[in-house]
Amino acid sequence: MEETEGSEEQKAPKQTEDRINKYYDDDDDDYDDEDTVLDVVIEEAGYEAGDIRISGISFQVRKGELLGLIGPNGAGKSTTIKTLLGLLKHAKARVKLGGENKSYAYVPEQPVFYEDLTLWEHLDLAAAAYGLSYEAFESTAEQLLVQFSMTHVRDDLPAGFSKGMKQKMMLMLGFLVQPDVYIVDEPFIGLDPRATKDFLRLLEAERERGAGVLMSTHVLDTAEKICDSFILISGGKIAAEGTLAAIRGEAGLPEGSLFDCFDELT
Ligand SMILES: Nc1ncnc2c1ncn2[C@@H]1O[C@H](COP(=O)(O)OP(=O)(O)OP(=O)(O)O)[C@@H](O)[C@H]1O
Repeated sequence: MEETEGSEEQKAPKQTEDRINKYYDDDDDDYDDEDTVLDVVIEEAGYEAGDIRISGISFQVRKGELLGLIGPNGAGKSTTIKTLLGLLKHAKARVKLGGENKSYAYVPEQPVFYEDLTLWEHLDLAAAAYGLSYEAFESTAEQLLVQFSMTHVRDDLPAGFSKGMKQKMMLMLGFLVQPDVYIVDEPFIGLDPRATKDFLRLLEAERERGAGVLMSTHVLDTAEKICDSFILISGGKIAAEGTLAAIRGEAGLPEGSLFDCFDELT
Protein backbone atom coordinates (compact mmCIF):
# COMPACT_ATOMS: atom_id res chain seq x y z
CA MET A 1 0.00 0.00 0.00
CA GLU A 2 1.36 3.38 -0.90
CA GLU A 3 0.55 6.68 0.72
CA THR A 4 0.21 9.71 -1.50
CA GLU A 5 -0.20 13.45 -1.41
CA GLY A 6 1.43 14.21 1.89
CA SER A 7 4.98 14.68 3.03
CA GLU A 8 6.61 12.45 5.62
CA GLU A 9 5.60 15.04 8.19
CA GLN A 10 1.88 14.74 7.44
CA LYS A 11 1.15 11.17 8.46
CA ALA A 12 -2.34 10.13 9.39
CA PRO A 13 -3.42 10.07 13.05
CA LYS A 14 -2.46 6.52 13.96
CA GLN A 15 1.14 6.93 12.95
CA THR A 16 1.61 10.03 15.08
CA GLU A 17 -0.24 8.64 18.07
CA ASP A 18 2.77 6.93 19.60
CA ARG A 19 4.85 10.03 19.16
CA ILE A 20 2.41 12.37 20.86
CA ASN A 21 1.94 9.89 23.68
CA LYS A 22 5.67 9.90 24.22
CA TYR A 23 5.31 13.42 25.54
CA TYR A 24 2.45 12.65 27.83
CA ASP A 25 3.37 12.03 31.42
CA ASP A 26 0.52 10.41 33.30
CA ASP A 27 2.13 10.95 36.68
CA ASP A 28 2.77 14.63 36.27
CA ASP A 29 1.50 16.24 39.47
CA ASP A 30 1.35 19.71 37.92
CA TYR A 31 -1.31 18.52 35.55
CA ASP A 32 -4.40 18.86 37.67
CA ASP A 33 -6.78 20.93 35.55
CA GLU A 34 -9.30 18.38 34.42
CA ASP A 35 -10.82 20.77 31.88
CA THR A 36 -7.58 21.07 29.93
CA VAL A 37 -7.47 18.61 27.03
CA LEU A 38 -4.31 19.90 25.36
CA ASP A 39 -1.41 21.58 27.10
CA VAL A 40 1.49 22.66 24.91
CA VAL A 41 4.79 24.26 25.88
CA ILE A 42 7.24 24.74 23.02
CA GLU A 43 10.53 26.16 24.15
CA GLU A 44 11.99 26.03 20.66
CA ALA A 45 11.77 23.93 17.52
CA GLY A 46 13.19 23.76 14.01
CA TYR A 47 13.90 21.46 11.10
CA GLU A 48 17.69 21.38 11.47
CA ALA A 49 19.90 21.37 14.54
CA GLY A 50 20.67 24.97 15.52
CA ASP A 51 18.09 26.45 13.12
CA ILE A 52 15.23 27.54 15.39
CA ARG A 53 12.00 28.44 13.58
CA ILE A 54 9.60 28.85 16.51
CA SER A 55 10.14 29.62 20.17
CA GLY A 56 8.23 30.45 23.34
CA ILE A 57 4.90 29.13 22.10
CA SER A 58 2.67 27.86 24.91
CA PHE A 59 -1.07 27.41 25.07
CA GLN A 60 -3.84 25.26 26.44
CA VAL A 61 -7.09 24.05 24.94
CA ARG A 62 -9.96 23.31 27.28
CA LYS A 63 -12.92 21.00 26.90
CA GLY A 64 -15.30 22.41 24.30
CA GLU A 65 -12.95 25.25 23.38
CA LEU A 66 -12.03 26.23 19.83
CA LEU A 67 -8.63 27.88 19.73
CA GLY A 68 -7.67 29.53 16.45
CA LEU A 69 -4.02 29.47 15.40
CA ILE A 70 -3.48 32.34 12.99
CA GLY A 71 -0.55 34.17 11.44
CA PRO A 72 0.94 35.19 8.10
CA ASN A 73 2.57 32.77 5.63
CA GLY A 74 5.76 31.35 7.08
CA ALA A 75 4.92 32.54 10.62
CA GLY A 76 5.25 29.07 12.14
CA LYS A 77 1.70 27.67 12.42
CA SER A 78 2.44 24.36 10.68
CA THR A 79 5.74 24.08 12.54
CA THR A 80 3.83 24.52 15.81
CA ILE A 81 1.41 21.75 14.83
CA LYS A 82 4.21 19.44 13.68
CA THR A 83 6.03 20.07 16.96
CA LEU A 84 3.06 19.24 19.12
CA LEU A 85 2.47 16.08 17.08
CA GLY A 86 6.06 15.08 17.86
CA LEU A 87 7.11 15.14 14.21
CA LEU A 88 10.12 17.44 14.55
CA LYS A 89 13.39 15.95 15.75
CA HIS A 90 14.83 19.28 16.76
CA ALA A 91 12.32 20.39 19.34
CA LYS A 92 12.32 21.23 23.02
CA ALA A 93 8.67 20.85 23.82
CA ARG A 94 6.21 19.36 26.27
CA VAL A 95 2.77 18.25 25.17
CA LYS A 96 0.09 16.79 27.39
CA LEU A 97 -3.20 15.30 26.36
CA GLY A 98 -6.12 15.27 28.75
CA GLY A 99 -9.75 14.24 28.37
CA GLU A 100 -11.54 10.98 28.94
CA ASN A 101 -9.55 8.84 26.51
CA LYS A 102 -6.53 11.07 25.98
CA SER A 103 -7.13 10.66 22.28
CA TYR A 104 -6.71 13.10 19.43
CA ALA A 105 -7.31 13.34 15.71
CA TYR A 106 -5.07 15.28 13.38
CA VAL A 107 -6.63 16.57 10.17
CA PRO A 108 -3.75 17.64 7.90
CA GLU A 109 -3.97 20.44 5.35
CA GLN A 110 -2.79 18.11 2.56
CA PRO A 111 -4.91 14.95 2.31
CA VAL A 112 -3.03 11.73 3.05
CA PHE A 113 -4.52 8.48 1.80
CA TYR A 114 -3.84 4.97 0.57
CA GLU A 115 -4.01 4.53 -3.23
CA ASP A 116 -5.77 1.18 -3.13
CA LEU A 117 -8.30 1.66 -0.34
CA THR A 118 -11.79 3.02 -0.97
CA LEU A 119 -13.35 5.77 1.13
CA TRP A 120 -15.27 3.17 3.14
CA GLU A 121 -12.09 1.12 3.69
CA HIS A 122 -10.29 4.23 4.95
CA LEU A 123 -13.06 4.81 7.47
CA ASP A 124 -12.96 1.14 8.48
CA LEU A 125 -9.18 1.28 8.94
CA ALA A 126 -9.34 4.42 11.10
CA ALA A 127 -12.12 2.89 13.22
CA ALA A 128 -10.06 -0.28 13.75
CA ALA A 129 -6.97 1.76 14.65
CA TYR A 130 -8.96 3.61 17.31
CA GLY A 131 -10.65 0.45 18.60
CA LEU A 132 -14.24 1.30 17.61
CA SER A 133 -16.69 -1.60 17.56
CA TYR A 134 -17.92 -2.55 14.07
CA GLU A 135 -21.48 -1.49 14.95
CA ALA A 136 -20.36 1.93 16.20
CA PHE A 137 -18.16 2.37 13.15
CA GLU A 138 -20.87 1.37 10.69
CA SER A 139 -23.59 3.66 12.00
CA THR A 140 -21.29 6.68 12.51
CA ALA A 141 -19.63 6.17 9.11
CA GLU A 142 -23.01 5.91 7.34
CA GLN A 143 -24.13 9.12 9.08
CA LEU A 144 -20.95 10.96 8.09
CA LEU A 145 -21.33 9.88 4.45
CA VAL A 146 -24.78 11.46 4.43
CA GLN A 147 -23.71 14.57 6.36
CA PHE A 148 -20.85 15.23 3.92
CA SER A 149 -22.85 14.22 0.81
CA MET A 150 -20.35 11.46 0.04
CA THR A 151 -22.58 8.36 0.02
CA HIS A 152 -22.34 8.05 -3.78
CA VAL A 153 -18.53 7.68 -3.61
CA ARG A 154 -18.44 5.37 -0.61
CA ASP A 155 -16.78 2.54 -2.57
CA ASP A 156 -14.57 4.70 -4.78
CA LEU A 157 -10.82 5.24 -4.53
CA PRO A 158 -9.95 8.72 -3.23
CA ALA A 159 -7.29 9.22 -5.94
CA GLY A 160 -10.19 10.10 -8.24
CA PHE A 161 -11.78 12.55 -5.80
CA SER A 162 -11.77 16.31 -6.26
CA LYS A 163 -9.71 18.45 -3.85
CA GLY A 164 -12.77 19.23 -1.72
CA MET A 165 -13.86 15.58 -1.63
CA LYS A 166 -10.39 14.55 -0.42
CA GLN A 167 -10.60 17.24 2.25
CA LYS A 168 -14.04 15.99 3.27
CA MET A 169 -12.62 12.47 3.60
CA MET A 170 -9.93 13.73 5.98
CA LEU A 171 -12.53 15.52 8.09
CA MET A 172 -14.75 12.42 8.16
CA LEU A 173 -11.81 10.32 9.39
CA GLY A 174 -11.38 12.77 12.26
CA PHE A 175 -15.05 12.94 13.18
CA LEU A 176 -15.42 9.17 13.00
CA VAL A 177 -13.21 8.53 16.02
CA GLN A 178 -14.70 11.25 18.26
CA PRO A 179 -11.44 12.14 20.03
CA ASP A 180 -10.89 14.40 23.03
CA VAL A 181 -8.89 16.81 20.89
CA TYR A 182 -9.01 17.84 17.24
CA ILE A 183 -5.91 19.33 15.67
CA VAL A 184 -7.04 20.74 12.36
CA ASP A 185 -4.70 22.40 9.87
CA GLU A 186 -6.50 24.81 7.49
CA PRO A 187 -9.78 22.95 6.96
CA PHE A 188 -11.59 25.48 4.77
CA ILE A 189 -9.54 25.57 1.59
CA GLY A 190 -11.28 23.44 -1.02
CA LEU A 191 -14.59 23.09 0.84
CA ASP A 192 -17.69 24.50 -0.88
CA PRO A 193 -20.10 26.62 1.23
CA ARG A 194 -22.38 23.66 1.91
CA ALA A 195 -19.46 21.44 3.03
CA THR A 196 -18.12 24.29 5.19
CA LYS A 197 -21.50 24.54 6.88
CA ASP A 198 -21.67 20.76 7.41
CA PHE A 199 -18.16 20.78 8.84
CA LEU A 200 -18.92 23.67 11.22
CA ARG A 201 -22.13 22.03 12.40
CA LEU A 202 -20.34 18.77 13.21
CA LEU A 203 -17.51 20.63 14.89
CA GLU A 204 -20.03 22.46 17.06
CA ALA A 205 -21.64 19.15 18.08
CA GLU A 206 -18.24 17.74 18.96
CA ARG A 207 -17.46 20.79 21.09
CA GLU A 208 -20.77 20.32 22.88
CA ARG A 209 -19.69 16.73 23.57
CA GLY A 210 -16.59 18.21 25.22
CA ALA A 211 -13.93 17.92 22.52
CA GLY A 212 -11.35 20.69 22.35
CA VAL A 213 -10.14 22.02 19.00
CA LEU A 214 -6.94 23.65 17.83
CA MET A 215 -7.49 24.99 14.34
CA SER A 216 -5.00 26.73 12.10
CA THR A 217 -6.58 28.90 9.41
CA HIS A 218 -6.20 31.90 7.13
CA VAL A 219 -9.95 32.31 6.77
CA LEU A 220 -10.17 35.07 9.35
CA ASP A 221 -13.80 36.11 8.90
CA THR A 222 -14.92 32.56 9.72
CA ALA A 223 -12.34 32.25 12.52
CA GLU A 224 -13.64 35.47 14.06
CA LYS A 225 -17.17 34.02 14.19
CA ILE A 226 -16.39 30.54 15.52
CA CYS A 227 -13.24 30.65 17.67
CA ASP A 228 -13.38 31.28 21.42
CA SER A 229 -9.83 32.58 21.46
CA PHE A 230 -6.78 32.97 19.28
CA ILE A 231 -3.04 32.68 19.15
CA LEU A 232 -1.46 35.00 16.62
CA ILE A 233 1.98 33.83 15.56
CA SER A 234 4.40 36.08 13.77
CA GLY A 235 8.07 35.39 13.08
CA GLY A 236 7.92 32.13 15.03
CA LYS A 237 6.70 33.75 18.25
CA ILE A 238 3.36 34.62 19.83
CA ALA A 239 2.47 38.18 18.76
CA ALA A 240 -0.90 38.28 20.57
CA GLU A 241 -3.25 35.84 22.25
CA GLY A 242 -6.63 35.64 23.91
CA THR A 243 -10.21 36.44 23.01
CA LEU A 244 -11.11 38.80 20.18
CA ALA A 245 -11.45 41.54 22.81
CA ALA A 246 -7.91 40.86 24.04
CA ILE A 247 -6.54 40.81 20.47
CA ARG A 248 -8.34 44.10 19.76
CA GLY A 249 -6.75 45.54 22.88
CA GLU A 250 -3.26 44.41 21.77
CA ALA A 251 -3.84 45.92 18.34
CA GLY A 252 -5.32 49.16 19.73
CA LEU A 253 -8.42 48.65 17.58
CA PRO A 254 -11.39 48.38 20.01
CA GLU A 255 -13.89 47.81 17.16
CA GLY A 256 -11.49 46.15 14.71
CA SER A 257 -12.19 42.94 12.86
CA LEU A 258 -9.82 40.03 13.39
CA PHE A 259 -8.52 40.78 9.89
CA ASP A 260 -7.69 44.41 10.83
CA CYS A 261 -6.07 43.35 14.10
CA PHE A 262 -4.03 40.72 12.25
CA ASP A 263 -2.88 43.38 9.81
CA GLU A 264 -1.96 45.77 12.62
CA LEU A 265 -0.12 43.19 14.72
CA THR A 266 1.87 41.52 11.94
N1 LIG B 1 10.24 21.28 5.93
C1 LIG B 1 10.85 22.42 6.24
N2 LIG B 1 12.20 22.49 6.30
C2 LIG B 1 12.83 23.65 6.64
N3 LIG B 1 12.21 24.79 6.96
C3 LIG B 1 10.87 24.78 6.94
C4 LIG B 1 10.11 23.61 6.58
N4 LIG B 1 8.78 23.90 6.66
C5 LIG B 1 8.70 25.19 7.04
N5 LIG B 1 9.96 25.71 7.20
C6 LIG B 1 10.27 27.08 7.63
O1 LIG B 1 9.73 27.29 8.93
C7 LIG B 1 9.18 28.61 9.04
C8 LIG B 1 7.72 28.49 9.49
O2 LIG B 1 6.99 27.82 8.43
P1 LIG B 1 5.54 27.21 8.66
O3 LIG B 1 5.33 26.23 7.55
O4 LIG B 1 5.42 26.75 10.05
O5 LIG B 1 4.64 28.50 8.43
P2 LIG B 1 3.06 28.66 8.43
O6 LIG B 1 2.73 29.71 9.45
O7 LIG B 1 2.41 27.34 8.56
O8 LIG B 1 2.84 29.26 6.97
P3 LIG B 1 1.67 29.10 5.87
O9 LIG B 1 0.56 29.99 6.33
O10 LIG B 1 2.31 29.62 4.64
O11 LIG B 1 1.30 27.65 5.79
C9 LIG B 1 9.37 29.28 7.69
O12 LIG B 1 10.53 30.07 7.78
C10 LIG B 1 9.59 28.13 6.74
O13 LIG B 1 10.44 28.51 5.68
